[in-house]
Amino acid sequence: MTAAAERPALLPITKIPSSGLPAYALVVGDPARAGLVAKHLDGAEQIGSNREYVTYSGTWRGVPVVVSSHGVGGPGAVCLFGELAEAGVTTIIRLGTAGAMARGIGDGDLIVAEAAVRDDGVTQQLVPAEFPAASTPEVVLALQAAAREHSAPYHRGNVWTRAAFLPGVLELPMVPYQRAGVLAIEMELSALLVFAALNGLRAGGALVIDGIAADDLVDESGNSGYDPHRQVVADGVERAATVALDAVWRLAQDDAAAQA
Ligand SMILES: O=P(O)(O)O[C@H]1O[C@H](CO)[C@@H](O)[C@H]1O
Ligand SMILES: O=c1cc[nH]c(=O)[nH]1
Repeated sequence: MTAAAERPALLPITKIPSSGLPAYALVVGDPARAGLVAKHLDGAEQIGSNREYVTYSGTWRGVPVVVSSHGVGGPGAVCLFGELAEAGVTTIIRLGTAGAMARGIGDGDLIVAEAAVRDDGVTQQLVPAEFPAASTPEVVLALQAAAREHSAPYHRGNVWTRAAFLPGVLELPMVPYQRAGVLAIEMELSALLVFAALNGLRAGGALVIDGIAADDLVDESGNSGYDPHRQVVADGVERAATVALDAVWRLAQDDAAAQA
């Protein structure tokens, strides 16, 4: 058994080891989804659990990967991203869920995010609001290639990251963003993309549609609004887990070739 003094210290928010983590991470909102993704890994073991942050490591097609949950909302998610980076992670892909905002996007479809609107409620305190929240191009292309390989229905484009899940008394700009072609809404991606840009990491997002977020589309199609607990969503998440892991594998192959 390793002596206590030799074991890496645990980081304070997520209780993951402070060093030696794999370079590649998938992050998800729901701790149960982290467990679901970990089931795909060889040699999976839980390496941290505190608050909403549950973390596993293992390998996918021989590539060491970490899978962590960040809970709901950008401010808490950034705490995870910071500790993952401190522990050695350099590429982070968010495997999340999102509500559709445009016609032609079905339940269980995948959104490969190119960029995100920064209404995350946290990055405005990190860098001026004009700073972009863009995915790393290699991550976008790796996700797209993996989605095609698995015949996963996918759409590539912009998403809206918004801190307020429930409505208040203010009218939020759903219609203008729909007119601008934004595909879907979720709550953490822009925080990841900005955090990654400020810290020299690569990042991107693969989001599974769990309902329709725009009222006009619900009325028009008769499809459901927010309804994440359906088989079509579970099937989409399963498919997206494989897509995201294979995107990691593709990035790892490219990284190894670049270093050879
Ligand atoms: O399913 P996850 O990854 O949590 O993503 C979405 O679901 C949660 C609630 O809607 C928010 O965290 C949102 O971003
Ligand atoms: O923020 C979110 C996340 C998933 N689905 C939605 O409709 N909204």
